[in-house]
Amino acid sequence: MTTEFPAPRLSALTLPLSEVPSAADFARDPDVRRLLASEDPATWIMRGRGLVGLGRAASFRVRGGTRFTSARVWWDAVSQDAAVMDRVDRPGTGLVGFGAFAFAPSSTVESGLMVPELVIGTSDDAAWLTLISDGTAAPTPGDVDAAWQRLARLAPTGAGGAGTGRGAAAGAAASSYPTAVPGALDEERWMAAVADGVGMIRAGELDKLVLARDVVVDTGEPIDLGAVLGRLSDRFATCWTYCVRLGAEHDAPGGAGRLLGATPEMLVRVHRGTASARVLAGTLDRQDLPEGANPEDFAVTELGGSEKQQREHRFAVDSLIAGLSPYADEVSGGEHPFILALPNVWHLASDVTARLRAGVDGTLPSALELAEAVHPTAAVCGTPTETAGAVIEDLERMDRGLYAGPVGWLDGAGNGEWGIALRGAVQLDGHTARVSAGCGIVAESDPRAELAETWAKLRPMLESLPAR
Ligand SMILES: C=C(O[C@H]1C=CC=C(C(=O)O)[C@@H]1O)C(=O)O
Repeated sequence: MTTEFPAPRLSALTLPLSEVPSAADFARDPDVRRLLASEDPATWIMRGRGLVGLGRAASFRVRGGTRFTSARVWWDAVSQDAAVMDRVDRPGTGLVGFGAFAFAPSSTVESGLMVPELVIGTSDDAAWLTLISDGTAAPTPGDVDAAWQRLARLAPTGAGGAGTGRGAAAGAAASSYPTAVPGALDEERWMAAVADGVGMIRAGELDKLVLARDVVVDTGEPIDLGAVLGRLSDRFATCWTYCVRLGAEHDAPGGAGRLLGATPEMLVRVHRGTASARVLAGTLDRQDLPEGANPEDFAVTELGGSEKQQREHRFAVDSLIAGLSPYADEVSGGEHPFILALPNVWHLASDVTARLRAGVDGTLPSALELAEAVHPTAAVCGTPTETAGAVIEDLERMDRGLYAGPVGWLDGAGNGEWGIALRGAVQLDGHTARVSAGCGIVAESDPRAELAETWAKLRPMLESLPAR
């Protein structure tokens, strides 16, 4: 089912930031985290670089098994019809959309794309503004300036808060976190589901399964989105802080709500014909570090040295490579996982790169096409994929919605970055959020240890929400 169709006619103008007079203050410190106090931002941020979208020029929402294809058809039509003047010309300039896709084809939750009115982009060596308007009248530099003045709310530099000037509350994790009420399954029933999954794996029905659970948090006060995103992006510097709202402000259930979080896992990125991914599977909770032990040594021994964790990781890498290979001349990486240290956990990680091959029509696959091709990897589903998907539906007893689906951005040239929506939440209303986390299950998995691991993965989001 599709809403908000057909594709609108859009016009876009991208200018270097230096050419927008009213953005001069931002240009002195072009850290996109300073924009998080703006109303309803769409974000894709790592270390203060990335994309922030403000306002809304167009959106597309869809449900079901054809959600990716429908979104691609819509996006192709929008980008082909758009009148684009791009003075910067790099991934993330010109026409840009943000999007999120439900984990499962059976989900009743909407997937889709949204096109902001103003996109602010920064990379290590460039900064730009793109104004996107509905209609054929080409935006002028004066329109970009006016849109910045209307939409951007800039936190001052040097007012505290991890150097990004959003005030002390933004930088620090909340000292305590709000009460989390079990969602679909309480802890005992979820552990029983894990035990069932282990039984099926031991019986040879499948090799690996990722089982997730959800908790619902009522913060008791309005969620300050800018502060939450600020905490996430400051604390999880090596993760991508994402935020996207596809539908109306608070339209759950059935609507998508607002999806936000900080994911360490890159499903697939395409920049100018090269695809890359960061595959994660295998986890160690930092709270398990014995007193006096060296953290790096502990991670290397417990994670790197564990046959169980390595195998769990290998399934995820293999599934990514299998999904990517038909689109690539060459795929490299993934032979020697490394340890990724995050503030809450260590992960086994593999970076994979692919040189993309043109299809029969002579064009390279787009980031969204590849996201569809590789989703769901065994980092969030299992092996074999279809069996695991069916077992997940059976055992989890919940609709994952946007959790563990692709989230990210795309441009009109086929570039884009799609992370996996992990370590995040769906904001259900002004003060309530649904937070989900899951674990890879193999034959040796212990339900109680897996439950503890879900808490380690829930913590980043819970600690970033205001406590009652
Ligand atoms: C499914 C999640 O994590 C995945 C990513 C990294 C490590 C994982 C693990 O060790 O089980 C999971 O595969 C989650 O955070 O909800």
